[in-house]
Formats: sequence, structure tokens, C-alpha cells
Amino acid sequence: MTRPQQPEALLVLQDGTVFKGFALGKIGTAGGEICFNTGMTGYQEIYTDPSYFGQVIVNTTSHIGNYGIQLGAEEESAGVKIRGMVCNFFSPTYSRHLADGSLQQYFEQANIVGIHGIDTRQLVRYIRDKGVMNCIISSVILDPEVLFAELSNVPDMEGLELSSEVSTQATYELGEQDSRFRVAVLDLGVKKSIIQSLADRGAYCKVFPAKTSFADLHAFNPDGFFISNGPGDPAAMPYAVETVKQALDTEKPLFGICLGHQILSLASGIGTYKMHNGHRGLNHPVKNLITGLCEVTSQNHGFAVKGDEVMDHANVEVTHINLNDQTIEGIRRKDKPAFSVQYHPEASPGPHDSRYLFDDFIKLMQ
Ligand SMILES: N[C@@H](CCC(=O)O)C(=O)O
Repeated sequence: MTRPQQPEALLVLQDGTVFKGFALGKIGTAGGEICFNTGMTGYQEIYTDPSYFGQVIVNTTSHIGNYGIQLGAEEESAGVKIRGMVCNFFSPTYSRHLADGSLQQYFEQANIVGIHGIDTRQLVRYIRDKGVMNCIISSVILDPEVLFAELSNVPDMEGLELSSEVSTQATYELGEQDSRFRVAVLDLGVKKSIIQSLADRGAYCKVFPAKTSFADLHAFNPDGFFISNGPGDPAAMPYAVETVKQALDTEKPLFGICLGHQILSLASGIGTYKMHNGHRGLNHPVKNLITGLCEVTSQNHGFAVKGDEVMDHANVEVTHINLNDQTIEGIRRKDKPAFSVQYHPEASPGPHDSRYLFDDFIKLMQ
């Protein structure tokens, strides 16, 4: 049996390096920041995580698509958020009785352009050494020079505010209305499983658009504030920093995850920076400095908070560090009931070692 001819595709990096492969998903052209995720599973949760908005994801696990997709259950938001996808082996067919369809159809419907047949080991080693950069994929422009010229239209992630593009437009509520705790969730690109993790612990959550004023959050009369994950550069979000500063003044508990951690840091006077390469995967070792225990964590971030500025801060203490590169993974305020982590305790996908952080937030509200 001969295999059907597959359409060709090109991947061009910002420094001009060209990779040749085959088209997947929608036939077209897409550019964004190229990032690699080392997770072995959970591709649909990754593609629908709003924190990946504007990024082209390289999956280092070699088989993608083989278990299909599930609508709802494995979506972290309403639909695909990544800009493009790169993998080694892409399976257009799938095998799982619970699946609702193929990843190929899912990407076609969401207009997601991808490329497969790429030696992702070579690609990842390359971008790991050179550092994060933009890229462009196309299955219609097959001249590398023409494609390279198109790359100049792809914006740099540094300085980019993206939360308002993925945040909810209208408020909504989750959980039981007569719950003991009311949580105001600032949606900077929140993952569904985070709100679910709060609701599962008895919190009645009201989710607000990214640019909601503090006065509107406060009018909900919350027992605590939650500042979500999300895409883009935290330094380009003075509006969220201002909201968090005012929330801190209430002396009510505040918990931030990933982008929310970076915003709490900025609101506390600690700067952020763009990393050489982000952390994206499901097995990043983190040490909890309070308990002395290590947790294996799910991560997705390209920015981080400045370690020296945390260490020198009179009112902020480091609670968690990354055991691979000693970057800051968690902080807490000494003078306020506020804490945050750079990684993703809700996992989805990933290990569940860090779910205790949601319990800690609930305890703080008690
Ligand atoms: N956009 C931020 C935060 C990501 C997140 O919240 O998941 C970063 O890349 O560092």
C-alpha cells in the first residue's frame, strides 16, 4: 500500500534556520514565538491553555494526535489558543473510545497551522541554546526567503499585553452560591481547571474580565482574590498591577498563579524579566522552602520574577525555588495574607503534587 502524498510545509526561525516537513491542521501560514513543551501527554489541555496564546508549540514527545480530542473535558478554555504546532510524528487517526474526534479535524476547524516530520530533538536543542525566538510555519509559502520576510510581521512577546484578548468579556459564576467563601477571580487568561479547583473546595467564584476595576471586584464582597495565569508580558499590564495593589490594601487573602504570581510580584515592587528559554513541561522539580519537601510540577512560563529583588525585599519571602535553575517559584508577603506560585498547581496536564496550595488559600480565608 502506498501512503497518500502529504502536502509539504516549512518552518523558518527568526535567525533564518529552515526546517522542512509536512502540513498538519489547516493549510496556511502562522507565526508566533516558538516554545517547546516536554510533557509526554495532555496535548489538548496545552493547546487550549490561554497562556499559550500567540505561541507556536513544539511538542517534544514524539507521537501527537494518537488519542484524539475530547470536547469540553480536556479543553482548558473554549477552543484552541496556540498559534501553531510542531511535532515529530503526527497521527491523523486516533484510537480511544472516549474521543470525540481527531486532532487533525480539531485543528482544521480552529484554523491552526502545523508542521510534522520535524526532528524535534534537533530543533529543541537548537532553540534551547540560541534562546527563545519567533518563527513562522507555512504550507502555502514554500519559498524560505519569502516566508522569512513574512516573519517580520510577527510581534515580539516582550512588551506584549495579551490577557485582554483571551479574558472573558462578561462576568460569570461557578460554584454554590451559598458557599462559605466568595472568591473574586481576575481572569487574565484563566484555565478552567483552576476555577474548578477552587469550586471543588467550596469556593463560590465570580470570574471578572482582565480590565475590571478594583471597585467592581470589591463590590462582589469577596473573602479572597485570585489572580490567574495568562499570556503575554506581565510588565505590559500596569492595569492588573494597580488592581492587585488595591486588593492587597484590603488585607483579604490573595493567591496568584503564574502570570498572577508575576503580577503580585510587580505589585510588591519586584521586577520581571524574559527568560533565555521558558519552563514548559510536566516534571519541573520545585523545593518548598517552608516544608523542605520537593514537588514535581507542571510549568508554562517564559517570564520570571527577579531573584535578587525578591531576596532583598523587606516584606516578601521566597517560599519555593526551582531545583534545575534556582529561579523563584513561589513567594509570600510577610505583611499581607498574599502568596503566589510561578508553576501550575492545578496541573491539567501534570502531576498533582501541588494541589495543597488551593487548600492553603481556603485556609487563609478561614
Ligand atoms: N505569560 C506569562 C505567564 C504564563 C502563565 O500564566 O501560564 C509567562 O509566559 O511567563
